[in-house]
Amino acid sequence: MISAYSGTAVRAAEKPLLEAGNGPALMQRAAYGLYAACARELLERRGFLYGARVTVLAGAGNNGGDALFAGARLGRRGAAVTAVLTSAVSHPQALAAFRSAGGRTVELSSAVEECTRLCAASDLVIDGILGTGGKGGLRGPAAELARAFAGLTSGSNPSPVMIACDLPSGVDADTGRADGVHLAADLTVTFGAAKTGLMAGPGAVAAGRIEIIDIGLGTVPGQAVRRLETADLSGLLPSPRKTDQKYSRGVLGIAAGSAAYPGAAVLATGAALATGVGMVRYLGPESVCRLINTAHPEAVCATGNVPLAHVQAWLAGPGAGTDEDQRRRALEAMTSGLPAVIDADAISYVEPGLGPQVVLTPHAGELTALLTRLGETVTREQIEGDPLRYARRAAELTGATVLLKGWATITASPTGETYSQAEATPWLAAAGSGDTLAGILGALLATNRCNRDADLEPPAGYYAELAAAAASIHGRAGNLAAQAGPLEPSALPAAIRTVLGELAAMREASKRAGRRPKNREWQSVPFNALPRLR
Ligand SMILES: NC(=O)C1=CN([C@@H]2O[C@H](COP(=O)(O)OP(=O)(O)OC[C@H]3O[C@@H](n4cnc5c(N)ncnc54)[C@H](O)[C@@H]3O)[C@@H](O)[C@H]2O)[C@@H](O)CC1
Ligand SMILES: Nc1ncnc2c1ncn2[C@@H]1O[C@H](COP(=O)(O)OP(=O)(O)O)[C@@H](O)[C@H]1O
Ligand SMILES: [K+]
Repeated sequence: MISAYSGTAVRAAEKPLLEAGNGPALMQRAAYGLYAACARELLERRGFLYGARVTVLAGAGNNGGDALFAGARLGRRGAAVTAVLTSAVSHPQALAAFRSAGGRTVELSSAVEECTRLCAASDLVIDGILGTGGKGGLRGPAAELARAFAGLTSGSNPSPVMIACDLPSGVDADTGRADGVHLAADLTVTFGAAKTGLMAGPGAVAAGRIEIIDIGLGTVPGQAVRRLETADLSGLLPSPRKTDQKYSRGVLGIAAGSAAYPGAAVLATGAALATGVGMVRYLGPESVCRLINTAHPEAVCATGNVPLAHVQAWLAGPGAGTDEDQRRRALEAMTSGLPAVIDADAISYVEPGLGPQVVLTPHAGELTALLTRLGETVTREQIEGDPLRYARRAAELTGATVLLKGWATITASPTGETYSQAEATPWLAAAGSGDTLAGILGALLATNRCNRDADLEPPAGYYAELAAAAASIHGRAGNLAAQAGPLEPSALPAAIRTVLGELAAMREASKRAGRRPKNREWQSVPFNALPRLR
């Protein structure tokens, strides 16, 4: 599990160490971690470090200091390092170290064009303009450089490897907003703890891969945004027990599809079956029942009512259109007290007063309509710019758990627990892909319901975690399916099976070896390799 904290919280955790005089040592650790990542990327991608052309974009603050110290280390290993100083002042010790390692410096204000060309012709660019102290987007010559650089490196031009120091400059460390000009990275090397701004919205898009360097901050205060890793998924994917029968494994009720949009119900059913339920009970029009049974003979289809169906969880909404019976079923599912995925058209029937067991799964457009109807006027662009804020707001207003889809999918519980999953591929942006996500989540709700004592209240954030697991499986399946060419959502159920099969094999292997699966995918530099504190 990765826990990300706001820049403000990380700075608060640093404070006692800085007061104890450990500031320079912390910076050495950060710089060493950054250097190690840069050296590895150069060796992996270019095959050489000696003679590699490295440009360090260095701002006025400590972020620039980290980047210059890392650049100095690369210079001592034979890289040709140049620092573009984006401000009239630079971290003095870091600048001195950089120069004494043979680094050349250029002042950006007098040579924006030259510096842009220098960046574009580099093997590696380190973005150390702004870190957690950055306010708003890049300004002045730094903004000009960022814009021109994006133009030069777009299309088929070969691009340097971009590594962000702590976070991409111009991104807000607390929220992931990027209201002005910002840089984007292939890899962000972040210090102390991941920053919330790397997990959501434009910040998540700009961050690229993320690596965390443990610089020894200890506990960071405040609520984390969490991200599930591979090993976390195992516990959320129940396997059948020896004593199980189909009803005890979990029955998912699906009230989706309509005469106008039957396909959504087929996709959701296929995804739920691939995720592994004891049974799918489908409720909907006869024409859709026939279609579902052609594709999935095992689904039990009827035209009946929600209160009479014996299930452990509901999924309502995909492809429901204006079908009045499906609308009634969705409303009954929402208020049944059972876990329920409320997706697509059914989101437009949501009223406040739901519980966390109801998981709303809007995309930004559907969330715009929901929030506006609930009195919080907002645009789609605002939601896309700050998805953490609006997913949390929707959870607060409705009392439900909210899964907001996107490049990084955010899930938020009404009590504030928040997750962000970014395994997805943009190939998943295709009609029908959301229906499969709803099917996966429905299946996880039904099977996990059977695995828990139904009389016991689950812990706060439980449904947000399950929703995050569904987003993760969906993203992994999307990536797998996209390897075979442009993704068709109907290919997702087979990919879901493969992903779950691989996860189960991993779980079995670690069980046999008597250890928990390794769960720190984001950390590459071992802590004991870092420079010591005083
Ligand atoms: N404090 C510490 O102990 C550690 C800090 N570290 C690094 O320090 C960074 C934070 O350092 P700072 O607090 O110096 O902050 P930054 O390095 O983010 O920069 C702040 C400076 O930039 C200026 N500035 C802010 N917004 C601007 C904008 N939009 N355009 C132009 N200039 C702007 C500010 O006036 C200030 O001079 C972290 O991101 C991390 O990289 C690491 O060295 C680890 C240890
Ligand atoms: N640019 C993107 N990158 C990664 N995943 C995306 C992107 N755009 C959409 N997705 C994912 O694709 C799915 C689309 O869902 P949705 O818009 O509800 O589709 P539909 O309703 O047509 O089935 C979501 O899981 C979303 O997170
Ligand atoms: K930066």
